Amino acid sequence: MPPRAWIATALQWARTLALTTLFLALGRVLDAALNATDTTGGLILGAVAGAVAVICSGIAASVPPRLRAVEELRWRGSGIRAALNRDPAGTATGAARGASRVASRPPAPSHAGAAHGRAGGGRPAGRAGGGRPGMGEADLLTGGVERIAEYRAEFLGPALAAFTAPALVLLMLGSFVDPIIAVVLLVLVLLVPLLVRFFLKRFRGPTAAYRRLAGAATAKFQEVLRSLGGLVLLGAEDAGRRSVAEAAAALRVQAVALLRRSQLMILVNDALFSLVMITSAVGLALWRFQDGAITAGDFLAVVLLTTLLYEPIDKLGRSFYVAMAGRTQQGLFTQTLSTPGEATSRTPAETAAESPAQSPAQPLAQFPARTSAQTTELLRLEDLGVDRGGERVLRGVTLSVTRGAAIAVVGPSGAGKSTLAQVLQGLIPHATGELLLEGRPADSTALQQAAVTVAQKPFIFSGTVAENLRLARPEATDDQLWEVLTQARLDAEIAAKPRGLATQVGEDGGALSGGQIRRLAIARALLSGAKLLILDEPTADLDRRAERLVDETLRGLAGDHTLILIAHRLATTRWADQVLVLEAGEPAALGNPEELLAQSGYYAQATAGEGEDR
Ligand SMILES: Nc1ncnc2c1ncn2[C@@H]1O[C@H](COP(=O)(O)OP(=O)(O)OP(=O)(O)O)[C@@H](O)[C@H]1O
Repeated sequence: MPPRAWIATALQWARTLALTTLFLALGRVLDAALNATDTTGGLILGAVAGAVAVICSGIAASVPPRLRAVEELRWRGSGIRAALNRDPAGTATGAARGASRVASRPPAPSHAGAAHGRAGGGRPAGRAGGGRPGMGEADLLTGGVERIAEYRAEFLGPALAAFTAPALVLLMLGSFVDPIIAVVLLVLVLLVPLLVRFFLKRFRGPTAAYRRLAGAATAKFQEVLRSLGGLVLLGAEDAGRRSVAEAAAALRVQAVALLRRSQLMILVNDALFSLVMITSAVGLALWRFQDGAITAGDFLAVVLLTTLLYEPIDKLGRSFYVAMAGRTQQGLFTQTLSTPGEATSRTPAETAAESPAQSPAQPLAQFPARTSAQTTELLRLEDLGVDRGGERVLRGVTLSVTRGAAIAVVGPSGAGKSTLAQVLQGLIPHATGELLLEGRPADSTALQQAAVTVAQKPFIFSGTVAENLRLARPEATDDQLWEVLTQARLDAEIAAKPRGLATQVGEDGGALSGGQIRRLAIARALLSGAKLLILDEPTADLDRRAERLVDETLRGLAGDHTLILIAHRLATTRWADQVLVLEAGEPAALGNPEELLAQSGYYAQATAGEGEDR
């Protein structure tokens, strides 16, 4: 549960306590009036309790909308980062080798998978390639994230209150009015968790089916829109229209089924908890009153307090649909993208959103000045081996990466450089050996959160420079954008454009040069706050001038940032702290560039070869 949801729960408890006091006070006032004694004490207590209840209600109502915004930012930011970081082809078995790098080819439309919303392996189908979120993921990142945020912000807190606040009421009822009535009502209240479990089970299947069909319908619609030109040329518009209509019809049927179940839930809730609870309470109170066990004021208090028992349950019943939709989306999101950590691993988005006053002037906290702490080890690879397509393509890799180090990975084609990069991003598993992140065995989620890749052909969408940067951190201020542009040595070129950060760049960076796109992608990676930057041949296909600029940028980052540089051109690795030479899937050498140049291995030979090429 998000930490702020606890605040809503605590406020709900305070409100329940205040209302309980108010109702008990009203009972005392009635008794005092009937006995013609002084009512002032009861009235004052009631007034104070009523005021506290109103204040608590007001504050409690303001928490969920704000928490919802925070959760939306957190989940969407994490999902976008996961989508941008992931190599779609690398996870597919037997995929073409050239397609195995992150975004190593331009995004290509996918038609086949999109129609089904989700494909094997639990990933949404229809991925547009190159790390760009696919259509199923687009649905998850928009509507899906809204459902998750709604569930986490508006359901979890009230749900906890609904299960616990009645205990407060019953405790006070038992202590101040009549323990027998309290015990009987307790039995009725205890039926609630059983019923909720029953309904959760019954709803899970239909809700998941509904979300799947909704994703498929969205994907189908987008697919038809995208291929409209082709469909018109082929005279096949009707086929496109029919396929969208079929997806929409299937969705409608599922939506009606879901609504039917939802109505049933509301009916049962109303019948059981409103009607049964109130009539039981009145009957019990009447019986105890006739026996002389309680007074008329107690009778009034019992009836009023019973409304408090079913009020949270009533609210819970009405937002049951929110819970089912949110839980389903959260499950899909976790399977296909990532899960933002809770308070222990807060994303920059969350941190900034939760303390907006600090965020504008805040330096990018994840890139503090170099301190002694940064000399500690960020990554350790021990005798690492990786299998692909049933073969061991990487073996015996041992490497220690300290914070702030720049490690170049070089080697002939097919040596395993990209494979190693993908393992470090958590995209493919290692088969043998150990991979430790900050001293702990690293799973794919931890690696995906820690590392960000700057691909050879980074994904740039049609929008402004600022929008492209904010993909990594939606709430970043303009100052923070300029800060990373400065670090990426792109600030002067963007500032020179008449519209600055609002400069429009075309799809795949049409309005920017190749070198500017790389530096924009580097700036975006810096903005993401990842601990490890993996650069996949950052200077490939650039002319010498652009290569020099990107090279200078990376050189400037070294020391303050931990870099893994996959490089073909060895001239761009001369400033690296360490160079790992891979040959035929095995480490052939490891050392600083000067040491390796002094030896007669691959590094010295290939560097000499580059000199001759010039
Ligand atoms: N998706 C895949 N499925 C099966 N084998 C793969 C896959 N991707 C790469 N390989 C194999 O793994 C080995 C290492 O490939 P990798 O792409 O890591 O090399 P590389 O050093 O990055 O090569 P290059 O410099 O040409 O990009 C090669 O034998 C390659 O055929």
